[in-house]
Amino acid sequence: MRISVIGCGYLGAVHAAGMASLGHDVIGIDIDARKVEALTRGEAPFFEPGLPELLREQVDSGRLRFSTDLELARGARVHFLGVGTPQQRDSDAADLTYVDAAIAGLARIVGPGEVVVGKSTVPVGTASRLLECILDAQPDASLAWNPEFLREGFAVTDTLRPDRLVYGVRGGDDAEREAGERDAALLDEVYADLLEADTPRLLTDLATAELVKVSANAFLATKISFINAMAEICEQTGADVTMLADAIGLDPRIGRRFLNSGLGFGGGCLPKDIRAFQARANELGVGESLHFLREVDGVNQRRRARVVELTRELTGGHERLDGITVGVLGLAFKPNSDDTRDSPALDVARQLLDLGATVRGYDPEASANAARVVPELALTDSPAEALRGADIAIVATEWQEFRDLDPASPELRDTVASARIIDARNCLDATAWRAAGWTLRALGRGTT
Ligand SMILES: NC(=O)C1=CN([C@@H]2O[C@H](COP(=O)(O)OP(=O)(O)OC[C@H]3O[C@@H](n4cnc5c(N)ncnc54)[C@H](O)[C@@H]3O)[C@@H](O)[C@H]2O)C=CC1
Ligand SMILES: O=C(O)[C@H]1O[C@H](OP(=O)(O)OP(=O)(O)OC[C@H]2O[C@@H](n3ccc(=O)[nH]c3=O)[C@H](O)[C@@H]2O)[C@H](O)[C@@H](O)[C@@H]1O
Repeated sequence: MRISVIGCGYLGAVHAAGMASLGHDVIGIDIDARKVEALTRGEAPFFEPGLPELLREQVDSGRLRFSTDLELARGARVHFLGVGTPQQRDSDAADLTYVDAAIAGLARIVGPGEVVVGKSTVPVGTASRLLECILDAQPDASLAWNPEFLREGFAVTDTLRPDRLVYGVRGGDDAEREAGERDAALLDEVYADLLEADTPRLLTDLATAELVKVSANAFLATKISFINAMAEICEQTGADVTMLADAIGLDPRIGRRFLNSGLGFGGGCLPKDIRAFQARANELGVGESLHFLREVDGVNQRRRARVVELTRELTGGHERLDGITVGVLGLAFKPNSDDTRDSPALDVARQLLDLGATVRGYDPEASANAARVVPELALTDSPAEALRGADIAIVATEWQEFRDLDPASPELRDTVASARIIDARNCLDATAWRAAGWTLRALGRGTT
C-alpha cells in the first residue's frame, strides 16, 4: 500500500521505516531539509538502536523514500501524521501549530478514499476538529487516530512488535459508523502482519483514542513520581527505596516496571504530556480531576533540586558552588537515547552552572544535543575525562557504560580531586564503590 508519513522525527522516521519493512511503499515528508537528506542516504538523524540498519535496508529496497515536498504524498492511501506537539512557550498547553500546518497541507493534497491517521499526541477533541478540516477539503476522505506508544531506545521493536494497536475512528450515525469501519479495515491492511502476530487491536471512538495515549503517559509519570515520593520518605528515615520497590513490585497488581526511583522523568513526552493533559482538563471544566498531576510534576522537579542540594551538602555546604568542579555522567533524558529534551541530567547541570560550579559532562551519544542546549557545559570524551579534577561526580543517566565502571581503576580514582559520587539513578553497586574508597550517596537510600 502507498503510505505517507508526515513528520520524520523520533516517531515518524521509525514509523516510516517500520511501515516499509511491512512491505508498504512509503514516502516520509519533513520540513527539515537536513533530516530529509540524512534519511534519504539511509542514515538516522538521531541515535536509536536498530534504526540505521532498518533505514538502510528499506531505503535500498526502494520502498522507503523521504522528501521535503508534500506533493509526493499525493495519492497515498494512508497519510500518517507524526509532527511534534511540544509544550507552548508561555503555558502548559500543547502547541498545535505543527499539527495545524501539516493538516492544512494535507487538506490540499488528500484525495477521495484516502485516510489521514494521526499518531501525534494531542489534546482530546483535536481529532474531531481536524476531521472537519479534512472533510471540508475532501468529503470522501477521512481521518482516524492511532496513537503511538513507542519508547525511545526501543523504538524499532516497539513499532514492529507493539503491545497493542488502538484505532480511534469516526462514529455516531450510520454513515459515520460506516466511514469508521472502512477506516479501521484500511488500518487492518496496513498492520496485517502485526495482527497476524496476535497484536491486540482495540477499536474506539476518536476521543477515547486520544485519551488512551495521554492517560497512559499520565499513569507512567504517576508511577515514577510515586516511587520518588517514597524515596523522599526513605531519605528521612534511612530506609532503602530500591528494596521497597522490589518488595512492592512483587505484587503483580503493582509490578516492578517503572518503579526505578532517582532523578525522575524527562524527555519530549511525559513532562509535556501531563501538563497539556491538565491544561486540557481545565479548559473542559474538569481540572480538579487531574490536580494530582501537579503533584506528580512537583515531586519530579524536587528530585532534580535534591541532587543539587546533595552536591552542595557534600562539597562543603555553601550556598554557591564557585570553585567547585562537578563531573556529570549522562546528559540524555534516559539511556540508549541522544534525546536531551527536558533532560533531568541537563537540568541538574544547568542548575549547578547557575550556582557557579564548573561542570564537565560526558554522554555516550547526547553530547551534540547537550552542547546546543547548555553551551556553557564542558563536554568530554570519556567518563574519566569528565571526572578529572572533579570535587564530586554525579551519575545522572544510567547508561550501561557507567554501571560497568571500575571504581578502583586508577583512571577514575586517582584523577578526581575528591572521591565523592552521587548515584542519582540508583544504578551503581554501592558496596563496590564504597570499598574502593568513594563516598557514595544514592537518592532514596538513606545517608550511609
Ligand atoms: N518521541 C517519542 O518517543 C514519541 C513521540 N510521540 C508523539 O509524536 C509526536 C512527534 O514526536 P517526536 O517524533 O518525538 O518529535 P520530533 O520533534 O522528533 O519530530 C517532529 C518532526 O516533525 C517535523 N515537522 C514539523 N512540522 C511539519 C510539517 N508541517 N510537515 C512535515 N514535517 C513537519 C519536524 O521537522 C520534526 O522532524 C509528538 O506528538 C509526540 O508527543 C508519541 C509516542 C512516542
Ligand atoms: O509518548 C511518548 O513519547 C512515549 O513516552 C514514554 O517513552 P520515553 O519518553 O521514550 O521514555 P520512558 O522509558 O518512558 O522514560 C521516560 C522518563 O522516565 C524516566 N524513568 C523511567 C522509568 C522508571 O522506572 N523511572 C524513571 O525515572 C526515564 O529515565 C526517562 O527520563 C512512554 O514510555 C512511551 O510509551 C510513550 O510512547
